Amino acid sequence: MAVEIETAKRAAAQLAVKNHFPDDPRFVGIGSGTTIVYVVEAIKELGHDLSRVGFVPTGYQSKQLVINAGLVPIEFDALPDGVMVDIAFDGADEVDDELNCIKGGGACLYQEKMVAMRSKEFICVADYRKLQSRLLTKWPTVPIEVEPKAARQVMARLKVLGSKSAAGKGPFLREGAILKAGPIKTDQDFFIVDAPFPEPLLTSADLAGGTVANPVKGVWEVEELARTIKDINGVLAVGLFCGPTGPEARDAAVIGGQRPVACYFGMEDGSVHVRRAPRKRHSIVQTYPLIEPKISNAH
Ligand SMILES: O=C[C@H](O)[C@H](O)[C@H](O)COP(=O)(O)O
Repeated sequence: MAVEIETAKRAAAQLAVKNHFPDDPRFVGIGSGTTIVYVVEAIKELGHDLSRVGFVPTGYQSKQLVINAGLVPIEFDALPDGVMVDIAFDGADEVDDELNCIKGGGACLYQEKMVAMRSKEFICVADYRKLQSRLLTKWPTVPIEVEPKAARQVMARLKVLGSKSAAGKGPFLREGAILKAGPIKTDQDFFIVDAPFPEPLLTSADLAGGTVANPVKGVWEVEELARTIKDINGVLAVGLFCGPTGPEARDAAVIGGQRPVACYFGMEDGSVHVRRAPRKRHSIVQTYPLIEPKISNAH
C-alpha cells in the first residue's frame, strides 16, 4: 500500500538528517516549504545539545519554524565574514539526474539561494513526485524572483527566450491567494514570474552526448538557461539550482546557486531513494546562439 506523501517526506528527512547532520556544527541552513518541517523535527529528535548552533533561515516561514522548534535563529547577514554554513537542508520542486533543482514553488527563492551558496554542503529533501530525470517534466515552470517594476520587461524577454508551454501559454505573474488581489509578494517584496518552456531542460550529459540545445525553439540546457535569465535586468534570482556542488561551489562565481550533493526522496512504498550528484559534470559541448528578433524602425 502506498504511504501518504507526508509520511514519505518524513522518512526522507529522517534519513537525510541521520546521514548528514554534522557532529558539532556552528551554523546550519534551514530552507523553506512543507518538507523542511520534517527536517527540523528530525534534527530535534537527534537529542543533541543544539544551544550553541545557529540556524540560518531562508525566509519568514523558515525563521518561525526555527523559533517554534526552540532553536536559535541567526540571520544570514549576521554570519561572521568568511565563515561558511556547515550544512544547509532544503526542499525542491523537481530534481533531475544531475541534481539540478527547480525551487521557488512556494515563492521562497532568493534567500534559499544565498544560504545554499554559503554552505559547505547542500542537502535536498523531497518526495517521489519531485524525482525526475529532467527538469520541467512534471513541474510546469521555472520560478523567477523579479523586481516588480521590471516584471513586464522580464516577461517580454522571457518570450524571446522561448518561454512558452507546449499548450502555448507564455510566462505569467504568480497571482496571490484568495484574500490577496494581484501578484503575490516574496519575502523581499518582489514578484514571482513563472516561465514555462516547451521541452524538459537538458542536462550537461545530454549535450555531451551530442544533443543540441536550441534556445530559438525554447530548448535549453539547465545552467545556460539559469545564466541567461539571471542576465535579464530586474531578475533577482532564478529558481534553478545548478552549477558546482560541495567544495567546488565555494569559490566559483556562481549564478546557479549550488546543486545539492545529495537528494533524499521519500518513496511511495515507504523507502527512501538517495540520489548523489556527480561531482564532475560533463563539459558543455554546444548550444545554439540565441537569435535576437530584428527590431524594425520602419514606420
Ligand atoms: O519556494 C519554496 C521552496 O523552494 C521550497 O523548498 C520548495 O518549493 C519545496 O517545497 P515543499 O517542500 O513544500 O514541496
